[in-house]
Amino acid sequence: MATNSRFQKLLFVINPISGDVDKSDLEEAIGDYCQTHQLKFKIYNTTGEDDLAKLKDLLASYAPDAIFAAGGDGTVGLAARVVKNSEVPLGIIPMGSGNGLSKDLGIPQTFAEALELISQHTIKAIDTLELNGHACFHISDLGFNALVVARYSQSETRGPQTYAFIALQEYLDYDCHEYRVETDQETFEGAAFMITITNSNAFGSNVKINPNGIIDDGIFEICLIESFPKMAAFKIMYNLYTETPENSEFTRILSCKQATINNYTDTLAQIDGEVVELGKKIEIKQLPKSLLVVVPRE
Ligand SMILES: Nc1ncnc2c1ncn2[C@@H]1O[C@H](COP(=O)(O)OP(=O)(O)OP(=O)(O)O)[C@@H](O)[C@H]1O
Repeated sequence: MATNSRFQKLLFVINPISGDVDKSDLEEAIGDYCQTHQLKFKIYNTTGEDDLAKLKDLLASYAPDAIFAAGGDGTVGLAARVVKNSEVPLGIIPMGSGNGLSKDLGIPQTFAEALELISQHTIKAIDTLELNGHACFHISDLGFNALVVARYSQSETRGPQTYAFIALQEYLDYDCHEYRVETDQETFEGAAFMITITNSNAFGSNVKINPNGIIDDGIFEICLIESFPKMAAFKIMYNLYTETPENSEFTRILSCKQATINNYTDTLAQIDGEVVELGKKIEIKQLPKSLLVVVPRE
């Protein structure tokens, strides 16, 4: 289902540190846009402390027609948690290092074009996930990538080069962990390099881990990269970049509506770029059409 609507009152959530992107002109540009289009607006700058509770209060007291998040996937996830299961749609102004959800939703990656969605858009209801009660709006994973994200989040530098450098360092002596994945359709048990849980298609890096995923079909995917010989890494990466993960003998995609993952030796996970300890048993629940998003008209 998709609908159109005209916004009159907006709340912008800006993350001043996301993606190492200079945002000094952002507030002025938003002000100019809203003045030109005769829109009321408020800006909330995130601090990294207690933002969720403060934004929930603002949603109730200011009652915007939509919230636009200017930041990376973490900021988008924050704003999404504020409006999930409500009638208020979420817009995205991509300003992080990866911007994965915005890319999967077809949102323009330039500031000016993304802002234009305020006037020209469609509103779409998408499915979201919960992992042991933690909301996930784009991609979560266990195993190798979660470890890299954990190290990246502690790094003093940011950006794709830092991420790639950490990934290479960790890859050289990474040992796969053992998992049991039970879905409403099938079971996998064994060692995996990483397990990705998503409704969407691609990481912010454009690696298409789940090329056939549909974000509003009531089904999500568990993408397994099983334990593989180190020499197979380039072939797996090639298959992921060329949207043919099914051509690798080490990758497998389980489509389902519900799943439980027993995580025997590894408790680290990343959810939309944030590092979370989920424990040894992870219950994954899908919430169909639980988030309204502002997307380009087809
Ligand atoms: N004012 C602030 N100072 C320091 N940290 C902040 C501030 N505001 C938000 N944060 C932190 O920023 C993180 C979210 O960043 P976000 O994911 O939006 O950007 P990114 O990591 O650069 O981009 P991407 O997720 O696309 O790689 C959260 O961990 C949050 O706590």
